[in-house]
Amino acid sequence: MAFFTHQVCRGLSSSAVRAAAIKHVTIIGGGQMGAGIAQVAASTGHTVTLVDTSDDILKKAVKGIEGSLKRVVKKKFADKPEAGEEFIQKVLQNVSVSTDAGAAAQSSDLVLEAIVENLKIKQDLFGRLDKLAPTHTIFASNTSSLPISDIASSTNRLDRFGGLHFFNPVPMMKLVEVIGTSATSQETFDSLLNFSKALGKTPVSCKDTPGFIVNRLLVPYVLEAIRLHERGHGSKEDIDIAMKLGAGYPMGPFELSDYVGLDTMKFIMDGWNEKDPDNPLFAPSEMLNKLVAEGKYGKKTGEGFYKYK
Ligand SMILES: CCCCCCCCCCCCCC(=O)CC(=O)SCCNC(=O)CCNC(=O)[C@H](O)C(C)(C)COP(=O)(O)OP(=O)(O)OC[C@H]1O[C@@H](n2cnc3c(N)ncnc32)[C@H](O)[C@@H]1OP(=O)(O)O
Ligand SMILES: NC(=O)C1=CN([C@@H]2O[C@H](COP(=O)(O)OP(=O)(O)OC[C@H]3O[C@@H](n4cnc5c(N)ncnc54)[C@H](O)[C@@H]3O)[C@@H](O)[C@H]2O)C=CC1
Repeated sequence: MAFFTHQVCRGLSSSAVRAAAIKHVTIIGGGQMGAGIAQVAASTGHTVTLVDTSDDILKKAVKGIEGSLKRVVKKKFADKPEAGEEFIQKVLQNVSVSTDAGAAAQSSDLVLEAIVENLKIKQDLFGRLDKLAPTHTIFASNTSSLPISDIASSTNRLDRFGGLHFFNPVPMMKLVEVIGTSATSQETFDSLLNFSKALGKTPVSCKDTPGFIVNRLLVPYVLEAIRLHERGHGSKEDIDIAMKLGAGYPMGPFELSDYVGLDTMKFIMDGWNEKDPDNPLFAPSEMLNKLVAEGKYGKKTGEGFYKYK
């Protein structure tokens, strides 16, 4: 069980104020997480370049940011709709889009990826950008489940590489897990902590251990729910109601799975199964595999465990 060795979290540093400030951010991946992070960074005065593989995806991402900003503004500027509209325009001006990650990285203090949960693809991306980004640029990953040190290994900037793990939906969730590997410098770690605070989030400090803090606890919980349902011991509806009304969670495990995305869930589960093949919790789930094979990824495709159309 070396994969799940217990380690202690790194403490918040008193030297945090000396770390270099992050002003311009390149975010790679304009899906639910990347778009959410771009929104929050732009809303807090950072300039952001959002990168994805096509103009259509980027158009959809910006539309999503605008929609989410409208929800934020409705509350924040309830009595001043004109000021709200002004705020939205100002935030959108802070966001530019590009399909050229290399060009975007050249003027960035931070390159943060939120692309597909696949180690090889993340390594390829950072390996390429390492040759193009300025020396001072910090690289970070929003991975849910992959070791940060494995992703960083494709670069020559191990001291300027860390994890910044946001939560979905990013505009609403207050937490950011800041992950330092054994090679991450204190200065880099402090910059990432300060950046999280500048976004208005509450950072917690984590070691590079499987699932960091939240997913180390959340993944077994969600998987147990799926196993319980697969054994025929509860309908997904009853399990969701039970966890909402009995444990006070805002969403039940099946609703949460659909919200996160079943494709991402499958990447996580397959990756952990590969690393810990004797653990029955991570054995393939027929139900999950079937839904993903049918393109039913959850809320983002209109169907997963539940239908959303
Ligand atoms: C199947 C096999 C599985 C294998 C692996 C297992 C994996 C296990 C899981 C881990 C996967 C990896 C994920 C990860 O790395 C980390 C995560 O992010 S985990 C997910 C964490 N998130 C949650 O737990 C979300 C829980 N839900 C909520 O907090 C609420 O339900 C939510 C805020 C989403 C919505 O609130 P709700 O009251 O239900 O609905 P409303 O629509 O009324 O919204 C309330 C309020 O919030 C505003 N709002 C909501 N979303 C947004 C948005 N995107 N932008 C702006 N504003 C938003 C909305 O406008 C409402 O405002 P009011 O003023 O109150 O009207
Ligand atoms: N969905 C969730 O609740 C959470 C996900 N994460 C992590 O964030 C990352 C992204 O997840 P989501 O936003 O949910 O995925 P998503 O599927 O919504 O978005 C991923 C985006 O990345 C783009 N992309 C893929 N490869 C790319 C490349 N090489 N270059 C540029 N863009 C590329 C895709 O076109 C897509 O728009 C994953 O690592 C995931 O584990 C972290 C926290 C929560």
